[in-house]
Amino acid sequence: MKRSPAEVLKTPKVLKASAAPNVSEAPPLSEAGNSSSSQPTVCRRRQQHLTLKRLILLLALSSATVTLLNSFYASYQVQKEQLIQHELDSNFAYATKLAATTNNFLRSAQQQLAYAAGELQYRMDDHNYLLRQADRLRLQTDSFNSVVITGADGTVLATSPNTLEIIGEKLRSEGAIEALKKQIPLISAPYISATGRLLVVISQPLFDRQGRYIGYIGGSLYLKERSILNDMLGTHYYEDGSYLYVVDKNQRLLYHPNKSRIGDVVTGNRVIRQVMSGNGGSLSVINSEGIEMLAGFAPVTISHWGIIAQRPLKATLASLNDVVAQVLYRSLPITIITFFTIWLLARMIARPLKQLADTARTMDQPQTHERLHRIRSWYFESGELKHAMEKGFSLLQQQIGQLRHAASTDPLTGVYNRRSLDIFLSQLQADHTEFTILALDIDHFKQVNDHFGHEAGDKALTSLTQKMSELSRDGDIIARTGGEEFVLVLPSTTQKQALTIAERLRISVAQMQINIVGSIKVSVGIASSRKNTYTPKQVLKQADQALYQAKHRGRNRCVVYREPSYEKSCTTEESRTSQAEHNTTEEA
Ligand SMILES: Nc1nc2c(ncn2[C@@H]2O[C@H](COP(=O)(O)OP(=O)(O)OP(=O)(O)O)[C@@H](O)[C@H]2O)c(=O)[nH]1
Repeated sequence: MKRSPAEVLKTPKVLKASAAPNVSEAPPLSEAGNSSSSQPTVCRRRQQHLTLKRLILLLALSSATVTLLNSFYASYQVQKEQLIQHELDSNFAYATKLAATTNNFLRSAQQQLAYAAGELQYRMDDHNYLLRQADRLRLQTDSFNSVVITGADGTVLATSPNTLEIIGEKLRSEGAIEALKKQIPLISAPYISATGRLLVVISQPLFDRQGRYIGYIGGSLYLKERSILNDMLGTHYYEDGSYLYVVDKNQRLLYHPNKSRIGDVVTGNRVIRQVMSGNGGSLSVINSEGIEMLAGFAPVTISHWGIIAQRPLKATLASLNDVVAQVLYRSLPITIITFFTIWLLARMIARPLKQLADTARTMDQPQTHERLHRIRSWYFESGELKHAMEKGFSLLQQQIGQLRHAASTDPLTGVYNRRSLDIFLSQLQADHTEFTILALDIDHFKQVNDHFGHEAGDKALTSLTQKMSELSRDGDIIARTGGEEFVLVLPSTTQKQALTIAERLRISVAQMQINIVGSIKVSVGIASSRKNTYTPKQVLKQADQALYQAKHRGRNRCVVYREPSYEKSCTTEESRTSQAEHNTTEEA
């Protein structure tokens, strides 16, 4: 498809040219800026990774993640503290309840012994009665593992069960000595009995009618065997590591799920210290095995014992891990939706800016305006940026247009310069368009300058190009190739047609009246590409040779270039032309 000079050179017809030949061979603005050094290229590659979308995503996702983790952590901490507090309160309540039960049991046991002591004072010499009373006390309520009735010197008078076989023996155990010595109602410290058992004894002194001390009646509780005390406490043992233990006022273990520890004295335990000072409460402590425990404790006031119920912290918090897993699981859909929304918003925010940035790289291209116009800048900043870029683009295009025009045209006459001519001819050659060139030169122009001055000479030059423009068609191109030398390119024009046009031009120029200068005359050399047999460069040279011939043969004439082998026909052509020139001269 043939293209007009305006299309080829991106400019309208010759004299009205406002834009330059295509200068697309110049590098784009952005590339031109990068070619000088490799440092900006490295920087740019790094920047390509740091896109706005990624930065927004990074910022938003990290904020969301931190917020999420923070709320998880805060909620975990709150729930953990609540669970711990709840466990401490539960253990305290539990220890308090058990302490009250133990207290009641011990009081009731003392009352039973006191009642029996009242009965016994009248019949201490009745051995069978003593045995019956001992059996009744042991069997009636199941309060004691064994019952012993002694005389004032500690000699055993009766026992239940009768199998103890210590009747008649004098008791030497700690509990017996203390009871005999103090002669008051007592709950003993744990000690090893005459039968080799670890036990505590609840005793009641016996007095006769005159108030003389006659011995004591004691009910024992075995600590390492089944007893009402063990039954009461042992049923509350949990398998998750929770347990309770009882200490007496000497910090000796009276009850512990690990029976081997019963009788041990525990020192350095904060909970025991607290409960021994008569306080109830709760504490977080490390037990003898190094396990962190949540302990509740309460004193048994009647015996100065302490009951401690505790549960491992780990067991308490075990449920919390399930809760956290549940929370995570349930919040997953919202988290995914949130992250997706963040991604979508980041994309929407970054998109116009990315498009504007991409467009900024091609600001030197005319289609950029259309691309810029299509960008949806939906929020204020991007809108402002787009607006500024549109303004900048218009300015840039205007300046590019001016630069192109300046680079492609002759400043005096406004016609194309030699460079534009070469581009245009190359394009014709590439399009396989046949063309003819008229090479024009003003005759004796030096004399014009000499006689009328340089300014008048300039006027003659512009008048000539105007005339050339008037007589040329759309698609022809006029270029100034030297001081007073011009070229008129006629695409798709035969040599014969070109000769007619050249003649018309020569005569018109000669008829022109130029201010100050008067008339001028031109010589014209004509050469054709002849179906692209010759390159533009060769055709230009041939036109120049024909022009030289025109000058040589007297000027003010048109000469068609002929190959040396066609000398004859060339002469014929020239003769005709010379005749025309002669006629014209005469008319002028
Ligand atoms: N006014 C003006 N004169 C120019 C310009 N460019 C070149 N000239 C003059 O054009 C003249 C060309 O002179 P020559 O090359 O001797 O040719 P000529 O006098 O036209 O003689 P022929 O071409 O042989 O007929 C010189 O005097 C240049 O100074 C220009 O832009 N303006």
